[in-house]
Amino acid sequence: MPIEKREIIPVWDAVTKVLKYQLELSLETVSLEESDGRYLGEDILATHDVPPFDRSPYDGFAIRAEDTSAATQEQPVELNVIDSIGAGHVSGKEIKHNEAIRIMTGAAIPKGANAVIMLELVSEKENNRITISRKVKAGDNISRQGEDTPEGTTILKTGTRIHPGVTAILATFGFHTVKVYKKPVVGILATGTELLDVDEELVPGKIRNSNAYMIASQIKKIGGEPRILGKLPDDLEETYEGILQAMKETDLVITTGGVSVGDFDHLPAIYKKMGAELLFNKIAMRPGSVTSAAMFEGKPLFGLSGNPSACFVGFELFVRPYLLQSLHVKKVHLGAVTATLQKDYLKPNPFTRFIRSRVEWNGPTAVASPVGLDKSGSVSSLSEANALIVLPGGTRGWEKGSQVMTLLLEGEGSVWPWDQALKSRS
Ligand SMILES: Nc1nc2c(c(=O)[nH]1)N[C@H]1C(S)=C(S)[C@@H](COP(=O)(O)OP(=O)(O)OC[C@H]3O[C@@H](n4cnc5c(N)ncnc54)[C@H](O)[C@@H]3O)O[C@H]1N2
Ligand code: MOO
Ligand SMILES: [Mg+2]
Repeated sequence: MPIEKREIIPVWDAVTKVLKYQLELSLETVSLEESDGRYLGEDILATHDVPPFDRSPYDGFAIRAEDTSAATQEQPVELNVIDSIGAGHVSGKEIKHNEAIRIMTGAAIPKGANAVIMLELVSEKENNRITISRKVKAGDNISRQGEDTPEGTTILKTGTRIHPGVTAILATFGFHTVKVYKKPVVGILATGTELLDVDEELVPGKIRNSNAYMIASQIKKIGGEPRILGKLPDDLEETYEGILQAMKETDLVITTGGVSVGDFDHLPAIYKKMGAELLFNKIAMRPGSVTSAAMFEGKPLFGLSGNPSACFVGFELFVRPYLLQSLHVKKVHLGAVTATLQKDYLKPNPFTRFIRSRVEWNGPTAVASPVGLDKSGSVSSLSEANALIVLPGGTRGWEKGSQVMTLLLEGEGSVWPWDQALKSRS
């Protein structure tokens, strides 16, 4: 049977096609303690000033600055201490001329005071008297009401991922429950007669299904909910039925394997049989050139390659931004840095290459070194990699020492990182 010719499209076109769609995820309310890693379903406004009152940032004495205007080492001023307050207490007294109130960190500044002097800078005398031997300016050591966040500020945007710092803000404003987007439920189906379950012993010709667990882990890492729906043999009918069922149960489905041109690569025929709208099935990239995507009844179906590294890269480049866009995240793509390539890639390649690598910082400059075996079937390189070196395709190769765009597998994403990097090189 002749092999059907596929249209090869650039990586960025493929990303753009996927991002024309997104899931409509509803909201749910979860407790603050359970909200880590979830995405905010609403903007959060400061419901009061932070701090909510003028307060002392130090343990010391609240004073009137003008009482110290003549204070020197030789001629200290003496003040009468009329009260003592710790955090959580408000003094009922007002400071008048030459008076002070002993105040601890976090306590509200008493009436009449306009400065605080630290305990270490004061000499304590008998009969509740202190001496100060330096001039203090009005406003010194006062944390002003609202200086951190004024009431009404939009402090967190919809789509913000909840991390410890975000949790601190939510707690500050009294959110003991939080509205978040429901986790997208992602069905994972591994296709391949050669696949064993993880707990099975190896037998000749077979390998364990590592892709399903890898993808589940990639999904969890960005806050989705994976459903490993098992593995399917390379049988067209069985795989077709399996995919239809999976599409009913989940928000989107990822398959691995069976997307190339082999006798048992049934996914292209299954897309046709389903009547799914094909978005692409050939991309000018390596690994993952046969990565496919289709829409079926408003839901996407990602056909990732069976080769582990190709599968990994396909997820990071296409599924990740799709899921994050659905969760209203602004920076949906992998973050990018420019790094110095540590190895020659002199052979020209028409396809853009994504090379599993490690980025390290030598002082301010990043260097990127390829790791492990650079084959799309390799799995060992994935455990070491923290980045993907991007080598745009073209008629020339790349020399060691070149400055290359490198996508980071950890940390904050980016809005639009690689449009320049993906322009082919002539
Ligand atoms: N004549 C051609 N042959 C191939 C081409 C081509 O263009 N012409 N493309 C090659 C490229 S590039 C890739 S990548 C693979 C893509 O293959 P499939 O996506 O169809 O995947 P399979 O054939 O099912 O498997 C490929 C490989 O991966 C292993 N595999 C599959 N599933 C898993 C899993 N869940 N866990 C671990 N490993 C898995 C499978 O055993 C195969 O070794 O096609 C090339 N061939
Ligand atoms: O799709 Mo293959 O991964 O290009 O090597
Ligand atoms: Mg195949």
